[in-house]
Amino acid sequence: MALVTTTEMFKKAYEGKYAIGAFNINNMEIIQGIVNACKVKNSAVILQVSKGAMKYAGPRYLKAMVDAAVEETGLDIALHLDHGPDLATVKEAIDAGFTSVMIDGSHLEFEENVKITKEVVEYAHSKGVVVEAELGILAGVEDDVHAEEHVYTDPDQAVEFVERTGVDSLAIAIGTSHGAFKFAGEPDLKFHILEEIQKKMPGFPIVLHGASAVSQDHIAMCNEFGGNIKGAQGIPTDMLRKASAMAVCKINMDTDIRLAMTAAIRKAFADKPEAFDPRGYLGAARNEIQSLVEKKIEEVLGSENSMN
Ligand SMILES: O=C(CO)COP(=O)(O)O
Ligand SMILES: O=C[C@H](O)COP(=O)(O)O
Ligand SMILES: [Zn+2]
Ligand SMILES: [Zn+2]
Repeated sequence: MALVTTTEMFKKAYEGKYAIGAFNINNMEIIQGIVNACKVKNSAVILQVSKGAMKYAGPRYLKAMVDAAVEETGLDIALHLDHGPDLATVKEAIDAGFTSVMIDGSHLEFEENVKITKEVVEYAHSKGVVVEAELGILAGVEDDVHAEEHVYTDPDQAVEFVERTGVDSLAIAIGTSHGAFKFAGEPDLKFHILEEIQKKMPGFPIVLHGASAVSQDHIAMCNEFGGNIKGAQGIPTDMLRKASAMAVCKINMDTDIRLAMTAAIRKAFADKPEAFDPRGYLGAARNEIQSLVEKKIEEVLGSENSMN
């Protein structure tokens, strides 16, 4: 049993009109909550690690736990670097045993983005690792970069970018954004851009970042037990399901995991103020993450039984 790349996963997902969930991991309970859900649903999954997560937990600790998850579950799991900022970080992830990396040159000029992506593709492919890149800019905060406005992906540029870089999948901007505050008014995604890209590059896997749905139940639960989160809004579930039936093969979710975990821990503290065993509240968080991911597989991804 070993980690896999996303090549086969994406091929099956494209043909089967579903998407694979890519969930950010930072510790053991998050990993276990996610893979327990995938085991129940018999679903392949991508576990992804940001530069911040590498710094927090250490890539080797995370890799070792993900290896254990593969052994325990027998599932197809890819370990992916999320928003790799440069070749050095990509190399660090590949050296640690990641099977997939993202190079995020979306904030660079087009030619610079092509250049850095090509370099990463060359290095990663020589190690048997697949590469995701990004074209277009998501509004909002992303690590230390902040963008006021969406810069939607241009479909013709997307074709040129993929041809020139040899990248394996592409993240595009159609109106999603990172974090819990995605829309001030009505949610709006530019599906015509996705459609056009799909028409121009049939069979090529597209990635959707910033795709958390931001459960109002979890927001309410956080706020009921001492939190203060106002005006949070995510991507409606039906829009995500629509995208996953199109060329979108990978849907990134982190905020939803954070909210589930925080809601469960806040409730556990409030329910038992006398308790101080971390297994109590971290166990509650793990269970909440598991239910969340099971629901995602059913309602958003459609990846149930993708292991068959
Ligand atoms: O895109 C993401 C990670 O790369 C996560 O997006 P969310 O903030 O919507 O969960
Ligand atoms: O896109 C970013 C992910 O949500 C990861 O966030 P992070 O960089 O705070 O770990
Ligand atoms: Zn980006
Ligand atoms: Zn992202």
